[in-house]
Amino acid sequence: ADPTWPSPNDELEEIMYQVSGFRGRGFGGTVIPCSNEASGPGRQNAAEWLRAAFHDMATTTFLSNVRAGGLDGSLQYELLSSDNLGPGFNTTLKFMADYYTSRSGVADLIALGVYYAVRSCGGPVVPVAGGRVDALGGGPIGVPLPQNSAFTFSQQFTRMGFSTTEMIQATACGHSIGGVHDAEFPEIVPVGTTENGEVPLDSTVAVFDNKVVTEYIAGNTTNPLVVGPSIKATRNADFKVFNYDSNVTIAAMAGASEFNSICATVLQKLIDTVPDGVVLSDPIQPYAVKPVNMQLALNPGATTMQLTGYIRVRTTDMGGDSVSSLALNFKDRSGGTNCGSASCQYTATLLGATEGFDDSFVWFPINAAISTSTGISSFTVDLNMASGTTQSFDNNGNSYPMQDAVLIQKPQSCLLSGTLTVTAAVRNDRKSLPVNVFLSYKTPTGNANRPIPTLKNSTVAMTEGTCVGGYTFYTANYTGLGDLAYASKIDVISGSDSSAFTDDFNAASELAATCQPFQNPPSSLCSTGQASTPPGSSTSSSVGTVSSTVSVSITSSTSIESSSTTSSATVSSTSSSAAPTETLHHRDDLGEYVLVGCQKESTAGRALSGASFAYDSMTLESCMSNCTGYTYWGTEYGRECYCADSLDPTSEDAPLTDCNMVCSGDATEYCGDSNRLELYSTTASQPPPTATLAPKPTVSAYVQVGCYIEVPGGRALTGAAYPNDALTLEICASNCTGFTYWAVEYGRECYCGNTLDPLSTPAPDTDCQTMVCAGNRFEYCGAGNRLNLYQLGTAPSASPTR
Ligand code: HEM
Repeated sequence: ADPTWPSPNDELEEIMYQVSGFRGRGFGGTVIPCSNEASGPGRQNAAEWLRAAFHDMATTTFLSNVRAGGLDGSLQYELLSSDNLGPGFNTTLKFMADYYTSRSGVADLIALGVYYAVRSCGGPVVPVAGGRVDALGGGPIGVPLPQNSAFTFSQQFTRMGFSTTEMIQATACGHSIGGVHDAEFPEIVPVGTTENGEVPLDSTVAVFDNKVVTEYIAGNTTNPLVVGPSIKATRNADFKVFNYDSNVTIAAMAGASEFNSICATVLQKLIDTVPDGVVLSDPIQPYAVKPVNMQLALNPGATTMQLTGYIRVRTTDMGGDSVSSLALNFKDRSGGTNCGSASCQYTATLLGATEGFDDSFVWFPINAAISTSTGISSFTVDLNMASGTTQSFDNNGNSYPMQDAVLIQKPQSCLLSGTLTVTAAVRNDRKSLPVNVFLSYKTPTGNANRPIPTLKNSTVAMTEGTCVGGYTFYTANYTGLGDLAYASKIDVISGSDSSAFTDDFNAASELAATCQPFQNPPSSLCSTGQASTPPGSSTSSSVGTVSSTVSVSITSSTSIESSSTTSSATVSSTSSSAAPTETLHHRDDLGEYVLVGCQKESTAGRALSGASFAYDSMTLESCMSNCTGYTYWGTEYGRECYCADSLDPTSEDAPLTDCNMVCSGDATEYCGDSNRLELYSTTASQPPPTATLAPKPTVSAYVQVGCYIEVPGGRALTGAAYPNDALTLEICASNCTGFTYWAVEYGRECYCGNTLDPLSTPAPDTDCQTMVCAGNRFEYCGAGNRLNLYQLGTAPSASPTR
């Protein structure tokens, strides 16, 4: 059956199935394709991910039916252990760190990594459950080492709770991809004997297949853990393992389908090996119909709230074009069908498509006004099929639940330089209950060998502010959240325990840098209970107008209206004529920019490809400020913002009427439409760019030393390497925290080290002023074979330690 929504696995489900396309989560970034060597030549990241899962799990002990350790993310504390030679564990965790949240723990991500790695390499589906619990520290050592005896291997796997048959199976499955590296295992692969430092474990280094078995059985294997120098060095581990039961188990894996089904089972056991007390969920399945990012927020005027988000529909078994539209049927606050002045039904048309490894999905954007007086408690979904039939989904009989008791107001919330302001609207019938923000935020460890940041949380009581109709605003502030503040997740909670309502897991990255005032707060109609809120008869439901004949005097609370402390307005009108304060219209000019018009997206890539932003509080002003210094910027699809210095030539003009989607953060402005940009460009007199391309003498705690030449055939800095297609000096500095030196090279490479190789010699500064950083066109990032070198807090004149 379809999973029931919401589920604690919702975040993992997205990461698992939204592999690419619209709202693709990008978790496969370095492991798709399987041959991806994102961390250097001869290092397949997919193989690194699979090995990382084994090493995390392998330190478990299963004694007298009691299990300690297992797949618990303890690897993050064990990177300096002799068990974990090589950079692959660090690069694996570093990549996964961005996905680490309160709902996607490190251990669950490592487990998902096995699914991704194996599937990306063409192997079977390994079912993944959620619910692992991350360890708080490292475990004992105990990963099998190639020099161990066959008997020791069997004992180590017994300790893990694996039979000797499973030992052989797991090792064969693991060793289907990747290889042995000279840097870590020179006794097995003598340094300099290979082109890229790696000898593959079978003839198909980047395919998850049975070759590791068939070549072993046929006697023509080149697996360095079976043949070659490992024999004399007694490190021929795969021979010792495969031969343990005189090849019985390994022979039974020779068939391709047998290999795949055995591997699916034994790798599932590997990732489901968890400490006692941890209860795993059922394997995560993709929803047939899933609400994603559903958000309610009071609209300006507070007579309606806007329901935004998406419905994702799984089309794996029916083809992407088989659903022509989708209707949401709302239930009002008390479960009935009184939707006040608004309709109880909303129809959405198709927006985009997403692919998983084995699934496909299409998306329907939701942007519906709901009357605040009647509210919403749930909805059901009807899929209108191209065939003319309708398929109804009601969340397994539960309807899809929504609560309108507490809403985060993203336009009135903001995040700037580690300072977060959260504003929530709480229904007035719940005003006697406490209102809190629960913040989950990340703090870097500051240790290059601990790449997973620490996840912290904090609960803060919110302060009551202005009453707007049937709701009251509450705010809270956090400061000092640091560099990773944008990665925070915000819950706003009304009440406690069983009476609590929560608007949860809101991404701080969706907030703008400045909080916007709430537009057109209603007049004196602050109602005490939801039932007594008058229906929208005296107040126009159209956004941006106040039509009642009253004097308005609002005392603002601190952050809701940041620009003034007290604002008052007198609006007089007859009962029929509204007095608009600001109405929905195209803005002809803004700051130094003028409206070019409505522009079609380009047919190849983006019309504006310099930088992009997307958040639910999008306004023209915030996009303009995001794009400072660029010649062009434009908003699209209500919540997207793009900047560039040139417009892609394949982008064409469109009628201005095409751009009729309201900005998600300002109901009086237009922000393009689907595939349409509301395009602005600089006026004839170009504003001076705020940033210029120039060398940067200091970057965080580091000082620029100069331009250095790479070591012939080697590296000047050998501590760590972080290639990055969005590289900036700041990113490299943060990657290399803890190291004495770091340097950028060739626009996208970042190297760290505590010493500089003596063979690296200075070059003229101008050598390092030819290539800009891949992620910042105002910064220089070395050149081919040239390092732009920085040193920890030392005067630029100091000569480097070698
Ligand atoms: C007796 C058991 C095992 C021993 C002694 C062993 C040993 C090794 C060694 C020495 C390497 C070379 C690493 C390098 O040079 O980067 C390696 C690679 C690898 N191992 Fe194992 N292993 C064992 C079991 C497993 C298991 C159970 C799995 C997973 C199911 C696994 C997955 C991998 C993978 C994917 C690689 C390739 C890594 C890469 O290319 O970066 N191994 N193993």
